[in-house]
Amino acid sequence: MEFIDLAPLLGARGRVRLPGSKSISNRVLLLAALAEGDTEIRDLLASDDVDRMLEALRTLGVRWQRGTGDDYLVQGVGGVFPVKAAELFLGNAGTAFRPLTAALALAGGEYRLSGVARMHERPIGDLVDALREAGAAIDYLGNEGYPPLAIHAASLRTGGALRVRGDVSSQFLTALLMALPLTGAETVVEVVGELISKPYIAITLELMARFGVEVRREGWQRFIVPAGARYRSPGTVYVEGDASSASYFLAAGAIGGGPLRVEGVGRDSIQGDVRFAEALASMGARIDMGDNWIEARAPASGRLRAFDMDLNHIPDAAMTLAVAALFADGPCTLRNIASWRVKETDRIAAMACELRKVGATVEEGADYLVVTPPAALQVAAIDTYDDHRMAMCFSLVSLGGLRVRINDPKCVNKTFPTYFERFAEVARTVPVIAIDGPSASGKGTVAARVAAALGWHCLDSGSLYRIVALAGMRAGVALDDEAALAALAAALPASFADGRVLLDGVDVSAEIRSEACSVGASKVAVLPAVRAALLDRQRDYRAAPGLVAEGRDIGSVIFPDATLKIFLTASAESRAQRRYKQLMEKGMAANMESLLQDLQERDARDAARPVAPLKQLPDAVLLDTTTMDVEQAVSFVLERVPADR
Ligand SMILES: Nc1ncnc2c1ncn2[C@@H]1O[C@H](COP(=O)(O)OP(=O)(O)OP(=O)(O)O)[C@@H](O)[C@H]1O
Ligand SMILES: Nc1ccn([C@@H]2O[C@H](COP(=O)(O)O)[C@@H](O)[C@H]2O)c(=O)n1
Repeated sequence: MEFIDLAPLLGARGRVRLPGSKSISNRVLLLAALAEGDTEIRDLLASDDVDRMLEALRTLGVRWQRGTGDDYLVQGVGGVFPVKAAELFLGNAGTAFRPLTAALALAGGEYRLSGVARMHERPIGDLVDALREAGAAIDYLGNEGYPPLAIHAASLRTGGALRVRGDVSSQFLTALLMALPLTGAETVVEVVGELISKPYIAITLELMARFGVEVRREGWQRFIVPAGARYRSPGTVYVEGDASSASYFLAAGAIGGGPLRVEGVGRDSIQGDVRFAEALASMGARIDMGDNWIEARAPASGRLRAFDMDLNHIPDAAMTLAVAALFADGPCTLRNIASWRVKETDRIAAMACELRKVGATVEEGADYLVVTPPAALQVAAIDTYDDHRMAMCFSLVSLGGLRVRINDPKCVNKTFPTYFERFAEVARTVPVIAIDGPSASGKGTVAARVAAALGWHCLDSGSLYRIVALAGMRAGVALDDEAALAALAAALPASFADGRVLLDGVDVSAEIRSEACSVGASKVAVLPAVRAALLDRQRDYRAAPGLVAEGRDIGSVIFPDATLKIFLTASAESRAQRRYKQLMEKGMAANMESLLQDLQERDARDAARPVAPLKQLPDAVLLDTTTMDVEQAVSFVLERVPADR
């Protein structure tokens, strides 16, 4: 399983230019295709769902060209698709599947529409029923009420009234409304049940109006598509930034201090999800808004407030609130979110399961969630269920100052392929100073002093290899038995307290410094499975306010994104002398010649191994302490710690 590990964060701030809105992109593409005349579309979203719509339109004979960047030119077909028989694969793009179903059913022709397995589990029966009322001929090719579908040419009963359910997905109503102008007759659409996600219908009506079709609305229950309505290109259409995608960054600003500004949506947006900002404000976040931007900062009190909200109007952005709830000062209730169950995955179940993994207590109901934040978040591997929003939402956990693993991160391609890159640009990671170098160069001494001066945590990674060697020797395991040593390393009962190293609760601080353990450590350290078993353990030392870590592969493997990398060395002779003096001071026996030889053999083994060898990285600063004392070496490092982290 592919995954991405997001580093622990101190906070988030900066600016993000949002990708185009998925809802607007796919609606505008279909309207431009159905319209008379050419439409220039600026800032179209580049993502899987939009690609599915573009491919489908091309298959249907609609001509479009990509211009510079994300600008497109679509040549409208005036309501008549040139290709009258086609098979369309629409992935998991609900914003392509539902509107195309309605448009093709009313356009006339022989079409087969299918998608990925999950698309075939997402209901479409209410839309098909409404289209059948209008005389459309649609067959289910799999399960009754679900895609895939076969659409046939039919003699339509144009005009009059149609009924459609509004309480499962608002996309059914959107699809009908966008397709009905193809009939040329006045049609009244009556919504059965309480219409959910009304702001998405508002987007549909607004965009239809831009393409020349004004739908009259009586409340949210009756919609009248006028007779003789025809789509006409408005010339150029600009796609707004995606307001649902904005929610992750606004939440990051609210949780992680901010200010964090998203650009591309603002006060003038036609997307309902801009109201996510109000929800955040009710949690105490400080929100500012311009025509085309929104900015979020943490509450003045520093802590987000618990909430109990009806989130029916912002079902997608509401998922972000479920994760923001982890940072609230009490239990948070998300109500009226039943539509989550028929989205990319059953989002209520998925959210509950993953929130529990990070330590939250979650109560799950048919249409609600209650999230009680844990006293301390837990490191977890988050499953994403092929749902882009699960992946993006859970990136926020890293703002709790802990590592979070996101499985299958490429699922964000559905709507935001560059999400993790944009997130990294505004993320303030917990800083790490990586000090690598050969034996007895002074890494441990310097690292501990630098950490104390900065008030940061300190990791002596070599001690972990030493403990594995000691545990192996005690258990009678040969020091080249990779599988047995890796198993020991994975479950190492080691801990560090007050400068002491404990194995099974017993102080082994002196024992692991013996020459036997030194040699043993460098032997077990060549084994890839042992190194892999210790990887996450080392990474989890990264905690606010910062970490100084020393070893051989800290800058290359453990923390390649370290804030500062130092390669600390000294001549072999001076290192041997220092080690000799160190042992003498501890009252331990030592011999200069054999010390020098052991040290050189260890260095050679560490540098020659194929996995994570000891070497100076191109981005590491060289610190040769042969003629320096400890104070000078510590000052050298401290002077290079970036002030603005
Ligand atoms: N710049 C220096 N000048 C003189 N002595 C030093 C200097 N740096 C470290 N020392 C001394 O050298 C000895 C070895 O240092 P230390 O144990 O920190 O090295 P190390 O690189 O962590 O070794 P190892 O990799 O074997 O754990 C210590 O007694 C330490 O006080
Ligand atoms: N990141 C590291 C740290 C250590 N090792 C191996 O462990 C041995 C002991 O380390 P000390 O720093 O305590 O001397 C060392 O010789 C290395 O073989 C490592 O591989 N990677």
